[in-house]
Parts: sequence; C-alpha cells; structure tokens
Amino acid sequence: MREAVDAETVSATRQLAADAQRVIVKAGTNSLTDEESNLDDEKLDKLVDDIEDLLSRGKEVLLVSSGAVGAGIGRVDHPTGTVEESQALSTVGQSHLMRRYTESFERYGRTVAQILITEHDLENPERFTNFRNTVETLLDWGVVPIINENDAVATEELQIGDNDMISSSIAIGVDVDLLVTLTDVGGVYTGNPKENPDAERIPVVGENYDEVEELVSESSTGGFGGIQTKVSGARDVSEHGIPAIIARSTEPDVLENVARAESVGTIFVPINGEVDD
Ligand SMILES: Nc1ncnc2c1ncn2[C@@H]1O[C@H](COP(=O)(O)OP(=O)(O)O)[C@@H](O)[C@H]1O
Ligand SMILES: N[C@@H](CCC(=O)OP(=O)(O)O)C(=O)O
Repeated sequence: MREAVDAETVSATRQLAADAQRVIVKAGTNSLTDEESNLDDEKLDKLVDDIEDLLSRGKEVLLVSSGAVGAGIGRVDHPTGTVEESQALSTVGQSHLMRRYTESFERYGRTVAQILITEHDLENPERFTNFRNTVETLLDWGVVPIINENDAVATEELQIGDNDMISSSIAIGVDVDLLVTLTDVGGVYTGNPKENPDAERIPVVGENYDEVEELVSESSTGGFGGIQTKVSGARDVSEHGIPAIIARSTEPDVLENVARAESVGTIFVPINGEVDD
C-alpha cells in the first residue's frame, strides 16, 4: 500500500483533532448492545464517561447514537425479521436508549436532548436550517444533542446503515471540527479483523484512500452498513477539511486519547491542504 502521507502531516492532523472545539461522536449498535442484543449499561456508561472527558475540556459534543433497534430487541420479545418489525422495535428501543442516556449524563449534571431526523431533513435546505438552529441553541445552552434516524418514518438506514452517512452530513453541515466514529473494532483493517487474524490496522488514510476503499469494499458488511459506510463517511468529511477518526469504543479513554493527540484507530487526513503546521 502506498504511503498515506508524511509523518509531519500525520502529527499535524492528530493535533488538529485534539484541538477540535466542536466534535461529533457517532456510536454504533455494537458499541451499545451486548451479545444477546440487549442494551449494555456498562458500554453506554463508558461512552458517556468518554464524552464527559471532552465536555469537561470545554468542547461541544453532538452524539449520533444507533442502538434503538438493539435496545428494542431487549424490551420486546419479538424478532427483527422484516423492516416493519425493525421500525417498530426502534420506537420501543429509542425511548429506553434515551432514558439510559438521560440517567448516565445526569451522573455529571448534564442535560441531553433527543433529535430524530431523516435523510430528507438533511437534504431539504429549510429543514436543515431548522435542524441546525435547534442544534446551535442546544449547544449554547450546554445541552448534549443525541441524534438518531427516525426509523419509524424512514427505512433507508435500517437497510443500508446510514447513521454513518448521517453523522458525516451533519459534521459538514453544522461546521464541526472533528468526526469520531466509534465501533467494535480498532479502526479500519486490511480485512475483517473478526474473520481474519492477519488483518492489520491501517493507522492513517490519505493518499492511500483508493486502495483502502478497495480493501474494505471486499469486506463483509456485518451490521448496518459495516465498515464501508464509516470509511465513506470519514472520506466525505475529510474532503471538507475536517479530520475523522474511526476507533474502538471499548478502548480505555478513547476520546481522551484523541484529545491528547495520541495515535488512535484510523485517522483520515483532511484534503485540500487544510492542515496547517
Ligand atoms: N476491513 C475492515 N476493517 C474493520 N472492520 C471491518 C472490516 N471489514 C468488516 N468489518 C466489520 O465491520 C464491523 C463494523 O461495522 P458495524 O457492524 O456496522 O458496526 P457499528 O454497529 O459500530 O456501526 C466490525 O465489527 C467488523 O467486523
Ligand atoms: N437507527 C438504527 C441504527 C442504524 C445504524 O446505522 O446502525 P449502526 O451501523 O450500528 O450505526 C438504530 O438506532 O437502531
């Protein structure tokens, strides 16, 4: 694989990520549920602890959280056979998920807000402006916006895994400084690390993007969208001059390590010379 970028650019990008004032953290289903697909309180509290680390540094955080369907499976004894069933499960799980986020952030005296959106809302300029105004007001108030797709009225995401794409569209539209996508593997690998023990982590994506894209396109999609939608979302963001990181949610102090400019997961270098040394 060709060299991603020179070492100086990598360390400048890590510093850019560390200095980010407004951050989107996207957490996938696997980072919030256990093996039986129930909401995992320990994982959720750990995610909130990590986000609190960023908030206590004075940063603004928007959380894009999946897990509504997963949390629903644990509440209703019903399978996810059809899209309609997944939609219904998501409506049960979403309120449970928000209850747990509310309790978990309360440990730090933080208030949270729920925003459910669809791809159509993001594509429609008037609706997107309304969305952005709401987010800006919440951030001004010090409230943590927690965003998920409104699965009851939109099914695209349940079929293709679009919380990855939704978080990248929001990152670009509300001028965030960093996108961190948390999942259950330590970044982007040369193959599916759950199936191939020889798969190696790709620490930096830059000039090597086409090769990385080709490698992940051969990987199985796993959950909703798998690694492909994360790589594609991170690429879109980096094309807007914003660094993006894909990392393992269970890594100890994962967001603190990002804020300390350490090497975490896979970092996507911003394109168009936006990195200043
Ligand atoms: N090349 C790869 N690098 C990293 N992960 C991969 C790769 N190929 C497939 N995967 C799979 O993608 C999964 C992450 O996608 P997904 O299941 O949708 O997670 P999430 O619930 O966090 O959105 C990992 O668990 C991993 O097994
Ligand atoms: N909106 C769905 C999540 C769909 C999705 O994008 O899931 P994931 O790939 O685990 O981030 C839910 O909350 O269950």
